[in-house]
Amino acid sequence: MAERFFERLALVGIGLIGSSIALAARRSGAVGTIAIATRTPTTLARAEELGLGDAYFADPAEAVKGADCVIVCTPVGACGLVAEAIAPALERGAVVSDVGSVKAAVIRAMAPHLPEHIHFVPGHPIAGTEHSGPDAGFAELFRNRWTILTPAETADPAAVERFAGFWRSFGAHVDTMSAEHHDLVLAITSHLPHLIAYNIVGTAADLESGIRSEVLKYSASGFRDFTRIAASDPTMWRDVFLNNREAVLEMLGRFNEDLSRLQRAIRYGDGETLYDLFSRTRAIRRSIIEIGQDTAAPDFGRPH
Ligand SMILES: NC(=O)C1=CN([C@@H]2O[C@H](COP(=O)(O)OP(=O)(O)OC[C@H]3O[C@@H](n4cnc5c(N)ncnc54)[C@H](O)[C@@H]3O)[C@@H](O)[C@H]2O)C=CC1
Ligand SMILES: O=C(O)C(=O)Cc1ccc(O)cc1
Repeated sequence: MAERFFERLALVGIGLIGSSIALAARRSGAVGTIAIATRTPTTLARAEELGLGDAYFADPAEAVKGADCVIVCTPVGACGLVAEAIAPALERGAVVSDVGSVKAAVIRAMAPHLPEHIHFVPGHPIAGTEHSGPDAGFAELFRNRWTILTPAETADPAAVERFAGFWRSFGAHVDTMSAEHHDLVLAITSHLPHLIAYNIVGTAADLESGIRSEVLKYSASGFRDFTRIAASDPTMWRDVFLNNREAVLEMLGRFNEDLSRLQRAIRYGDGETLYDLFSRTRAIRRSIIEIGQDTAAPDFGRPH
């Protein structure tokens, strides 16, 4: 018999991540009932059509009433406003979390609004696709992927463990770390790759029209992979860069230095520098595959 971790789960925001949590929680039996709130009426209606929850609300404060677990699944920039709106309606002892790709700024925005009588356990599933909205979700999204939790040191260990168990019931692996450490690591593994993808596709799009059509016609898999990432939701990614500013700028500085070194190697015909780097990076790719963390094909064969 599957373990039930919470009686009532409230999801505020029902896009890719919110709908995937709803489907995964339903399937694993991790929760009794699911309440859903989201800002856009057509999205809420679509969530209902898809049968993602048991109750639907335009007002997030109504949705969290009676919920012992609340997860904010909106873009990072909206988390503070949502926390403010739901705070007076939160149940004593509820676990309150989020799924934002940035942690320190989300905690700064949410924590001041949250009452003392709840357990705040911020989270981030390192799993996603370039698709968004309630139709994009699927129950398998979190299987064999990491979910990182970033509770304060003073958080109740039992509440953190209960919430970790909820994520594990989706097949996720769970790690706990500080929000600052999370933001630094994710800046290089996720945020910078997205920035590079947006930039290279933008550079190609700005070429003179003759060359531009050739780029699309002959786009090899390398460029196509960048276009997949660069198709990711503009609101979500704008918020990521505005809210993880310091860490992204730190990694971007290092990246620019390394790129300049490659530029110089090409200019001066320094094949050894190029070969050494490419050999090192090939070994990194192979070690990632060996430990089963290859996320290079994250659309899981879904018909998008
Ligand atoms: N897309 C991805 O691959 C991943 C995204 N995340 C994080 O998950 C969060 C949600 O991302 P997605 O599900 O991809 O986005 P999405 O665009 O698919 O869904 C966002 C949802 O939030 C709702 N929303 C926006 N502002 C709102 C507000 N003020 N009040 C209530 N609802 C509001 C929208 O109507 C929509 O239902 C973001 O913080 C993102 O950083 C985390 C892991 C992966
Ligand atoms: O689609 C991809 O390649 C991703 O990188 C998905 C993703 C996007 C944002 C996150 O915070 C975590 C995972």
